[in-house]
Amino acid sequence: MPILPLHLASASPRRREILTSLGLQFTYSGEDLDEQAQPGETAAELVVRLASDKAMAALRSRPESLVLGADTVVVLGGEVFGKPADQDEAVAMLAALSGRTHEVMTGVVLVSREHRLSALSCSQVRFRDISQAEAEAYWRTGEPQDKAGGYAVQGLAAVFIAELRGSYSGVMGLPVFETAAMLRSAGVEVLNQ
Ligand SMILES: Cc1cn([C@H]2C[C@H](O)[C@@H](COP(=O)(O)OP(=O)(O)OP(=O)(O)O)O2)c(=O)[nH]c1=O
Repeated sequence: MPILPLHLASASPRRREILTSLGLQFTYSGEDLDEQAQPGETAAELVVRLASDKAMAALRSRPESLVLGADTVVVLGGEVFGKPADQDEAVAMLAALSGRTHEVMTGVVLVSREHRLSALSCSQVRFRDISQAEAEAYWRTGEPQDKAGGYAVQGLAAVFIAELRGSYSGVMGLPVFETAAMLRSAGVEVLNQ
């Protein structure tokens, strides 16, 4: 069976960067969805459902493709942090994360007419104490604006991260191990093209 063209159902530059770094060629599109949790839905269920919704939405307009969707949230003691709406929310998120360990969950779903594969990446991230002045200065760098939890592991937030257990690429928005394994199941080899 011929290998289908790969499409990334995401507007996230980080996801594009990671997929490009694997040496893959793909098209991409942002899918505009309601990202609210449903009543009773856990964070793990939410990220996999949203990853699937994004992938299915993109598959509808290109049915002859292999489509990858992903979604990332930060979870602290049962509370789910998406992208901060403004400076106040971003500073409040960092105040909550300060000196504590939180989880970052990324759901990834790969679909085609023939395939439906999904994975969940969970990582634990421990932040050092962060002062209000640092949180405000961090906001001014422009980094927190479009990131779940209001921070970027791949950016200046690294100065806050005392420990990371799990998947660095998963925290960044696209877990390479899980993604490559799913692609392989669908006939796309990362290191053997
Ligand atoms: C925690 C964290 C998140 N992020 C980013 C990855 C995602 O782009 C974003 C989480 O928001 P998402 O809603 O998962 O994705 P998105 O809206 O950016 O893109 P799309 O819905 O089109 O796929 O946060 C980082 O870049 N670094 C980090 O350390």
